[in-house]
Amino acid sequence: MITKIGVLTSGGDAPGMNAAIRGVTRYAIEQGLSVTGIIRGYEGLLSHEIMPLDRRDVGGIIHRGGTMLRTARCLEFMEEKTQKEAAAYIRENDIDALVVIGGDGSMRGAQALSKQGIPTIVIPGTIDNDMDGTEYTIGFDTTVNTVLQCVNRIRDTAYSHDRVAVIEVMGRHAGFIALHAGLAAGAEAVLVPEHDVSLEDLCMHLNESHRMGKMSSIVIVAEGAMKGSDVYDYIKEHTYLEPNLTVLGYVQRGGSPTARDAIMASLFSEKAIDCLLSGTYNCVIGQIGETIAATPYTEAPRYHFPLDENMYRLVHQLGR
Ligand SMILES: Nc1ncnc2c1ncn2[C@@H]1O[C@H](COP(=O)(O)OP(=O)(O)O)[C@@H](O)[C@H]1O
Ligand SMILES: O=P(O)(O)OC[C@H]1O[C@](O)(COP(=O)(O)O)[C@@H](O)[C@@H]1O
Ligand SMILES: [Mg+2]
Repeated sequence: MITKIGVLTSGGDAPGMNAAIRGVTRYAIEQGLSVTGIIRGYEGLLSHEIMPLDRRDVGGIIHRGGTMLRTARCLEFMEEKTQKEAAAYIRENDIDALVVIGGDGSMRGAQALSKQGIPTIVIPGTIDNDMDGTEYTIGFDTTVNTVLQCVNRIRDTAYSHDRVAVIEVMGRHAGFIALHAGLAAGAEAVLVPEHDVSLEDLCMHLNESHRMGKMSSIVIVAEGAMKGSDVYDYIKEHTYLEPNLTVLGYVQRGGSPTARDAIMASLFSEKAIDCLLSGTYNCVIGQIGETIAATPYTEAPRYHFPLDENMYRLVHQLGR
């Protein structure tokens, strides 16, 4: 029977992680469990940094970006020896199950711990929206809205100076941020890692728009597709258009969560604790269609939600 849970955040921070820490803590306490927070993700399990969490400890954080528990990318945790040490520490502290709030890498870490006999459950938290077992990850909506606001500002200058604004956004392996922000901002083109990038085609597209009377354009580049600076250089060398470059960087990852992210964080938290209490674990919580589901790690790849090809086509059709 589960009486005490641990909770940690891992990988890149994402807006809404705090709302999930609050949701997990308060809902678990409501159900009669006690809660331990682990600091700095898997690293905290190795450096033994933990703290008890009660209702008041998670007060005043629902609207804050980042994560009050801190986070880390812990390379040591890839080794089985380290995973065994972490599992032993969890047992020593009478933690019966662990809630991991993080992205795809953190889910692999949780799966590794479950192989060491620790019941784990994952709440998807990453701005990248690139996890199996869910159509939505906490933080994505906030980031898309932040990028949109930035692009709208950059557009003013692009328009006023008749320039091509090249904007590099995050997404090493996935183009969701670029695609969604691109469609929302009315970009002329998006470059994503899921599609081969032809800068020649991009320039043809921009030249054609220019011939049709467009004096300025927006090109959004996911960092995993290509470096924004390479796109800038190519446009400068191969067209008569005048590009400018903005690399958005970490402004995309911080900030207060949107209503959607704070709501999803709370709903995912409730589902995670309900699952643990009913003996369902080693699962990733996720939104699949209209439902909030718990999918075993081993089955999560069957619920892989790729980039929406229709949206990708539409960006380019509308951006002429
Ligand atoms: N294959 C793996 N086995 C064990 N732990 C992993 C594995 N992949 C990632 N992790 C752990 O999860 C952490 C976060 O993963 P990362 O990919 O950086 O971020 P995210 O979870 O946000 O995608 C890593 O630093 C590591 O500690
Ligand atoms: O914080 P770092 O180490 O610079 O990592 C940058 C990466 O983290 C992200 O912001 C989020 O990715 P994860 O959620 O997988 O950690 C990516 O979009 C970006 O490529
Ligand atoms: Mg990731």
